[in-house]
Amino acid sequence: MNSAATASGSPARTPPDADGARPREPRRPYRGTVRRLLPLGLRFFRRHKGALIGLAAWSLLESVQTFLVGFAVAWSLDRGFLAGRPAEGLAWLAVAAASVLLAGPVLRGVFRRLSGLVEPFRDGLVRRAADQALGRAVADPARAAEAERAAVSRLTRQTEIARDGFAGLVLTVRSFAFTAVGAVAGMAALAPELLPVVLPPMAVGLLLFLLTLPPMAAAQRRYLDADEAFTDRAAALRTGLRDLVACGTTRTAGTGPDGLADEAAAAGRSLARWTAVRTLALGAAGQLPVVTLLAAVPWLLDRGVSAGALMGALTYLVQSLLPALRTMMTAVAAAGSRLVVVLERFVPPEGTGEGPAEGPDVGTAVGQSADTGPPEGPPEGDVPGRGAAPPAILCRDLRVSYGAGTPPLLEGFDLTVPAGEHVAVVGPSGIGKSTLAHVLTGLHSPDRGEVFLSGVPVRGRASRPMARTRVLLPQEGYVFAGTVRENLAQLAPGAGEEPIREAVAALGLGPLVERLGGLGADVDPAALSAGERQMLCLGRAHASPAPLLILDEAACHLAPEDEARAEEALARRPGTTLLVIAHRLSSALRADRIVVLDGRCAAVGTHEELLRASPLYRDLTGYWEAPG
Ligand SMILES: Nc1ncnc2c1ncn2[C@@H]1O[C@H](COP(=O)(O)OP(=O)(O)OP(=O)(O)O)[C@@H](O)[C@H]1O
Repeated sequence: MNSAATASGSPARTPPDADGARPREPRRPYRGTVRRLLPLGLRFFRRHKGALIGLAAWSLLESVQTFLVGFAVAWSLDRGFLAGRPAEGLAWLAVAAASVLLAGPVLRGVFRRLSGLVEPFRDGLVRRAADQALGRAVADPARAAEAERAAVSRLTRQTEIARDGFAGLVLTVRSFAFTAVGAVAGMAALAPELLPVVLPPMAVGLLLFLLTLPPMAAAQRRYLDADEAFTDRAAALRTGLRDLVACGTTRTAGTGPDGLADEAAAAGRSLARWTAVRTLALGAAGQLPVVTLLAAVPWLLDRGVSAGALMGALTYLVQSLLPALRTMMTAVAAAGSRLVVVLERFVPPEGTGEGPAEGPDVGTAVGQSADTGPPEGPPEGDVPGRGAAPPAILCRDLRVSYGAGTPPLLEGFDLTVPAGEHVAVVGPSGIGKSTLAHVLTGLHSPDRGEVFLSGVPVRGRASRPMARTRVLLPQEGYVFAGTVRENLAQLAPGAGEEPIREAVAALGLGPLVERLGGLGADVDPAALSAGERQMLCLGRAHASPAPLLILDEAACHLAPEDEARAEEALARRPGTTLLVIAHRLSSALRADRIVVLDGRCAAVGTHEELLRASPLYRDLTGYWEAPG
């Protein structure tokens, strides 16, 4: 390896597009989105069957109420006023009025049950938004601020839009469905001839309305896209305001947001146009059944349908069915299309790499953001002993720097680590040891060259499969609020107790776990010493299923004997390849081989080989031994 001097500089950012805005996400076909969301929705409803059944039970009372209103009106005429018995007519009207009183308790019951669906729905979205933001920030730290802004928008405005949209949709669709059941049952009971007169025009209106939904959703999506791009651009300008003022480019920079504001306005106008079309469809669905009913009166009278039944049908239409239909259509058009558009941001299509990280692999395991399809293996001949297991790590001709124009930290770097080997990386401070760990784990992309882990290229892999391949433990030792068990099992979700017990035993964590109150006890991260935090993180790495463990000075706060025990336990873990960035000679001496980075060339060998071949290694060992 040849390498120039150590470089520093700002990490590369994804360049903005021509107008300075964040590159747009591709438009997603509405039908594809609905197809993707539908199974998730069904799964959600299956999981919350109890709340759904409760909601249906209360809603059934709404059907009863609807049925009674029309029926009572019909009988008040047929059996009361038209039959010369006004008292009975009034009594039936009283029944209709009383049935309206049912609405109060029904609504209260419905709203109570509704929260059993809406709150878990919102919690799920918040979890997704947080997972996505953390996953993106970890995969691409250079764009962490952007991920954070998107997350804030998702956690606040978009989550609330989705929650309100979902609640409105459930409420109104349910109300229409159960009102329709009551009204259709009522009309069928009064005179079945009413149904073919009233239902077809209503179905036609509904169909017309449904046809306006896809273009409405597209307009809605365009509006949200423009709004997000505008917010993003404005935020980017705000952070760079001082520099813009210093350079005198505020006027030019300001043209970006103006263009985006125009786009947002155009999207808003398109939305308004489609809203007008939808209103027409709504009118058709809402008024046509009344028109056909009135037009069919002579035909219905010929067939013996009574005046009371006609009045009952009109009551069903005007008082129950059509208002419920109008409310539902308004909610579906407004909240429904907004909901779909917002949800597709929480559930991005496969392959965009934006999917939520599986399990909390943040802080100790990192990965790239995009999964670019089936991984291609390293070329034939690159893998020693191909046909047997591929090496745990294969670096080929790496060039690594922090941004264009900065001197590279690694240049022409090659490394092959067979599975099961224990390797130490040493070198002076600032030489690029942590950077190498980041490149190996996919946290930092090399300018040139490839890294393969177990034969699979790291570049372009999603964080989900990467988390099962390797663990990177940084020096900080992140411990999260939660139980001791949750902290140890963080990288092994669903693996059960066995790996945790093994980790506790192998690393000698028993006394620490006991002091903390057992595996089920809550941990206060701030109350732990740096060494205790590192011990828990080492246990977490041991419990993980990843075959490659990379420790970046992850035991630096431990006493030398504890560090030795931890490293040996991790190296002994079945199927493990261990790469340790060493800060003590003792740590390097435990390794099978040592990689020495010195900014000009990398030397690889055993301790004895390096003492002979690497002047820097001789210097380092002398430096390490001197302080004792
Ligand atoms: N995100 C970054 N952007 C720009 N420069 C960086 C970034 N991260 C590290 N560097 C620089 O790259 C060089 C190598 O850093 P790195 O942390 O890899 O060195 P190291 O050998 O691990 O050092 P140490 O032993 O002190 O931890 C340093 O000069 C550092 O300042």
